[in-house]
Amino acid sequence: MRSGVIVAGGHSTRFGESDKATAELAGTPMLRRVADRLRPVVDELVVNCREDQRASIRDALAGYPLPVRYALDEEEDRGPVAGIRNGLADVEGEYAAVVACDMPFVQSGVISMLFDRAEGHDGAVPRLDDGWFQTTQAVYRADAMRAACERALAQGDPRIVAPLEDIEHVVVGSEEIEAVGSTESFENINTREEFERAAKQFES
Ligand SMILES: Nc1nc2c(ncn2[C@@H]2O[C@H](COP(=O)(O)OP(=O)(O)OP(=O)(O)O)[C@@H](O)[C@H]2O)c(=O)[nH]1
Ligand SMILES: [Mg+2]
Repeated sequence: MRSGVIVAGGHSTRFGESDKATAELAGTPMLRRVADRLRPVVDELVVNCREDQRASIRDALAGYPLPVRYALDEEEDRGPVAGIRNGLADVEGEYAAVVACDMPFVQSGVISMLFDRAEGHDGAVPRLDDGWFQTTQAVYRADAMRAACERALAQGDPRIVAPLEDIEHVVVGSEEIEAVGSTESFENINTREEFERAAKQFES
């Protein structure tokens, strides 16, 4: 079984008043777009968020055709590493695709390829030409990555790449991404301006 984890526990401060996770992007909540892109390639979905987000995220996922569970943050503002840990703690699959709620362009084909590449390893993590690891659009062996996140948090290391130093993962470059899709899959939305631009892309 393959699991999907959507990390959504941030406060969207660059976005403004509302929660970007459930903001309507060209008529569909952004998190729902991510969930819909995951649907063909996973068997279950775990959403990591805060308690106060749960009702609106549940509405956004109404009628979703796969089992959905909510992995709530006990402590807020511990960052994306805590979100990944909390989401992975609740999955049933050996491997899980972790995707941030603000990556509405995520491509099913990219996720499927990452699952294949992760097989036999602790994960498959994209690293694009800018040199950054895309830790919030990656596939992990759930137990190994959860434990690595735990250790990084216990050591007080908030870097998103800290847990990677502790797992045996495959690095997936842009050529491999482009063989099955495109690097547009990794675009993420932080501001209203980026959100409006993305809405136009979905409408066109
Ligand atoms: N559980 C949890 N997830 C987080 C936290 N901070 C960020 N995230 C998630 O990590 C992903 C990328 O984070 P950001 O783009 O910084 O999102 P954000 O923190 O909500 O937005 P900003 O306040 O503008 O930084 C998003 O899916 C967030 O929901 C956190 O403290 N806890
Ligand atoms: Mg943030």
